[in-house]
Amino acid sequence: MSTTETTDAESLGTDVPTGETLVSVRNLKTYYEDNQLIGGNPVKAVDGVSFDVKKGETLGLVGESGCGKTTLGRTLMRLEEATDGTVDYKGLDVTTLSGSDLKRWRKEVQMVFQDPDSSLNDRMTVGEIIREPLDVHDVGTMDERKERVRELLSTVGLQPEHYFRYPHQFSGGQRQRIGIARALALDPDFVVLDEPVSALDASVQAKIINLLEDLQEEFGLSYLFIAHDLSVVRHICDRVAVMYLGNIMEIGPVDELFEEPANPYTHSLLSAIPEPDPSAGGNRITLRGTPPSPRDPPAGCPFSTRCPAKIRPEPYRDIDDDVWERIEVFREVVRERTRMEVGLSERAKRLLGLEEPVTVSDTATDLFGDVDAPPQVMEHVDEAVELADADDPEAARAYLKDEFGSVCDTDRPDQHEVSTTGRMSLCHRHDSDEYEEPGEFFAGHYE
Ligand SMILES: Nc1ncnc2c1ncn2[C@@H]1O[C@H](COP(=O)(O)OP(=O)(O)OP(=O)(O)O)[C@@H](O)[C@H]1O
Repeated sequence: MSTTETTDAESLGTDVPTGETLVSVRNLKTYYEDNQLIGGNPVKAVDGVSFDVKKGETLGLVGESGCGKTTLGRTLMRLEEATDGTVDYKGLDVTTLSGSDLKRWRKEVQMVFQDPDSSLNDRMTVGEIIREPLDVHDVGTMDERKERVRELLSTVGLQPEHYFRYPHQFSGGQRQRIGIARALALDPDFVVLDEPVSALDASVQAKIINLLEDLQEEFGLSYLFIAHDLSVVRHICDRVAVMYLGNIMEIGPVDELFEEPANPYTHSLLSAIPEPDPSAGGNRITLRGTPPSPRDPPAGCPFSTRCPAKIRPEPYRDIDDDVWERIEVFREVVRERTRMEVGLSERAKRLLGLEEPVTVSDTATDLFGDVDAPPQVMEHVDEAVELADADDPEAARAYLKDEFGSVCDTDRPDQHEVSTTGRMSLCHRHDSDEYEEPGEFFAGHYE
């Protein structure tokens, strides 16, 4: 948590011109400490992200399930406590706000949730649900509040007579309209939309997206739009941030990022959707395994354990991609062997698609038995097998890291500016001319 004491909330209520920075997030971290696991590692759900949201824009936030999107959105709303970093809103660090300043700020920011079923209280009428924020903040007289609710019902495409109905009497799309009306009640500037259309049918999705776009235009709203559907993001967002394991891997203007991704993770995500990433050539990039646990993220680049474009040490730069892939799988198996909470056999089976539990030695045979790996590779694999079979998987892991590891395994990458539009990408391949850029790498390896 920042130690900056900011009690001057005068900037709240002022208007930020369109295109100027409204929210500025710096090195934000949200860790969940698990009380049952005293001494265990915290879950690093958000692990040091920085970005701005400009007045009137929609910033998309995408990434695989569990990468920290919801936690980030909730931390911006102060529904979770930040572990470190700052969130400046109109120049005011909101991570330190309290008392009446906090209450004033809460009027300006709102969140719309994914599931309109569970986010609306079924025992309250629609009118009461939408009115509640007005009641809490003591806005105007009761008559004025009711009038405001009627106005909001019409703004989101519902009828005045819906005031006295209950949420369960509405369809999913209508319930999401109720959630949106409630979020708009206090006339916010910034709205976090957490997968607002994911639970809805495709035809309804389009209508809600159109409504959100109209409302943005009418009220000059700024959105953080959390989504896993990349086509929705492309349609609605001005810029997009791609998240992986609590980090923003790439952030920039949406068309540019979709057409010419800079980061290997963005390449991989785009390659997985039906319209393949043109720069990835004809072959889809298939990501191996699942993301590592946010309790035990990699020491170097967060994406290093799965990155198809990982930098190889000099002697191995030109070896066959298939052999390299097998070395990486082998390292993953040995790495898992060193983890207490996941059994080797279970994990190895998953990685290799095998039926029976295997030892490190069996794994090596399965992986390298039928490929023509260079002798120098096999020499190191055999050495690691010996260490692992001597019951020292940690030494095997360290040995393999020394031999096959690179800067991607050891050093956390910096954000690099990768275009004139201020697009940023977190990848060691941008560090120096010594390395091929990710785009060149994929063009060469995935034609
Ligand atoms: N209250 C909590 N306590 C402990 N861990 C949590 C808590 N909430 C989330 N996590 C963990 O933090 C990580 C990030 O979760 P989060 O829900 O933010 O991801 P997400 O990208 O929004 O995923 P999804 O798309 O599935 O909603 C996950 O590993 C999750 O298990």
